[in-house]
Amino acid sequence: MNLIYEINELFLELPVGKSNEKRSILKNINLTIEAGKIYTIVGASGCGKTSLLRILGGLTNKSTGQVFFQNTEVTAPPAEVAFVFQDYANALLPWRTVEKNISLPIEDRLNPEECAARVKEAIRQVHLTGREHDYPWQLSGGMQQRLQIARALATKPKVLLMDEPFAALDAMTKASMQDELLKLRDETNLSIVFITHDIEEAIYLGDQVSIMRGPPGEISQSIEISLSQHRDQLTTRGLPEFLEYRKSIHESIKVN
Ligand SMILES: Nc1ncnc2c1ncn2[C@@H]1O[C@H](COP(=O)(O)OP(=O)(O)OP(=O)(O)O)[C@@H](O)[C@H]1O
Repeated sequence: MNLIYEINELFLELPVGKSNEKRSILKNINLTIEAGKIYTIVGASGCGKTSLLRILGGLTNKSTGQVFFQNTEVTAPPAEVAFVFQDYANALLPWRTVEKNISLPIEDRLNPEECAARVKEAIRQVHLTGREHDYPWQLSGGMQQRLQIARALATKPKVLLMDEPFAALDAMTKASMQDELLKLRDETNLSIVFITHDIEEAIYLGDQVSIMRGPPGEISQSIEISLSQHRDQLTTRGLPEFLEYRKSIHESIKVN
């Protein structure tokens, strides 16, 4: 087993307003993340999903507990971890072209040839070839989200932390983005932590679905998804096992 993250007894408290009073945000989170697997997290609004993702990405400091990324305690954003946010329009720079948005995180640390090769590869991976010189506002919503993913991929991450990345997309674009993400994982062996409100999306993409309840946020249940690695929008979603997962996750969330 190639362990990427290990999270033990994680707690988070954050200040209420400007006072010294603290609010409990996350409570006793335990989670392990292996290479090449997709971990989806579902839970009600405000239960702490984004807060957990921010701790994994080193953007928020935990209060107590342990968060290890490749055996090193996370105290700052690890270089091999990249975020993809729901709000692609705000995440992209409108004055930079597709290729210049993708080169942004790597242009200062790679020589121009290496940088150009990485950009080209990332554009190929997300099927934006031919749109290199467009600006983000000249792309469709799905293309803009693929651009954000390409920018993350150009850094050659081991982990993608994705916060409701497809929530703003129409149903057909969302389905094709889900399939592209599965292909990308197969191609790159990335680990992906994926937050969603969509239970079917969580099952379709996930090797493991974690259900959060709160506040304070805690993982009430983690379910291994033993569907075949090869997933298909029509057949997988119609399988009796898929419908059984959907029913039991719905029921768990209701009980929460
Ligand atoms: N910087 C902060 N300071 C204080 N409290 C915060 C801060 N960031 C988030 N919180 C609180 O943490 C709790 C969990 O928020 P979080 O955004 O993690 O939930 P979420 O499950 O991702 O919600 P949603 O599904 O609506 O995006 C909320 O009560 C929120 O007000």
